[in-house]
Amino acid sequence: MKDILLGVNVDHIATLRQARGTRYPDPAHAASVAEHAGADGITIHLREDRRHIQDRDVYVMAQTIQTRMNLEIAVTDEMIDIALEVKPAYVCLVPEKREELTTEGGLDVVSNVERITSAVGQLAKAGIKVSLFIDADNAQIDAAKQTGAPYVEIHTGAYADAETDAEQQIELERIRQGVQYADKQGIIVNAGHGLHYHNVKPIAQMPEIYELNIGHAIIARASVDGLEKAIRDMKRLMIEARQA
Ligand SMILES: CC(=O)[C@@H](O)[C@H](O)COP(=O)(O)O
Ligand SMILES: NCC(=O)COP(=O)(O)O
Repeated sequence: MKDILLGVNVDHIATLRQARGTRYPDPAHAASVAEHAGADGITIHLREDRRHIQDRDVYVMAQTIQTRMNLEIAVTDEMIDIALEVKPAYVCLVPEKREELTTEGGLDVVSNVERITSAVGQLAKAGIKVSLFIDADNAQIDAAKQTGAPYVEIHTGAYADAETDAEQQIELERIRQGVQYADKQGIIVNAGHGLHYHNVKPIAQMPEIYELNIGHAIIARASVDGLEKAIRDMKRLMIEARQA
């Protein structure tokens, strides 16, 4: 069975730095440690409000990342211009609301097909592989296919936030269905948001999933166990799940 890859999101290393306006900790350094610990890629979310990752981080990591950068951005001219300048290996187009604590839902591709198709085309022309961060919804998956984006990232937030086992099972089956449907459309399927050490296995077990992007839980565990161990532990859980 295919291995499943881990993209480590280092946004919340930057959250700690922004809390005091210091120069430490540096997400670029954390990205290097993460790669040495086995991360298959580095994800960073340059938010419009710059609450964590700063423009400087993007330009520095474009020079220092040894694996590949997955740059998450909103579908705005400002962010697309930055992506076209930096030319990361991957761009993941995500929804953003200024008042949100964290990403709440998936991108509404159905209602914005033209705009997103144009963005996908601009980025693809620059050699960037584009992913769309969407809910496990067949209409959104069909619309993603229509835009020409080669990847989707299925939003696992509702699964992660489920308050009961029954609700979590419903969300897990919703994700499973969406992952299988997207795979059948010939789309490469990633997943992420809210995954942690106690909920990752059922998602990692899905054979159609190419990569998981995980950040908050890894950085939180790293604050106690260290980043290298936090990443090795997460990768081990993902591999165990895939081999089960
Ligand atoms: C799109 C996504 O799921 C991640 O980028 C997540 O948004 C992490 O960043 P925040 O914690 O700032 O939402
Ligand atoms: N796209 C998901 C991501 O990059 C990390 O999300 P989280 O693990 O910080 O919730």
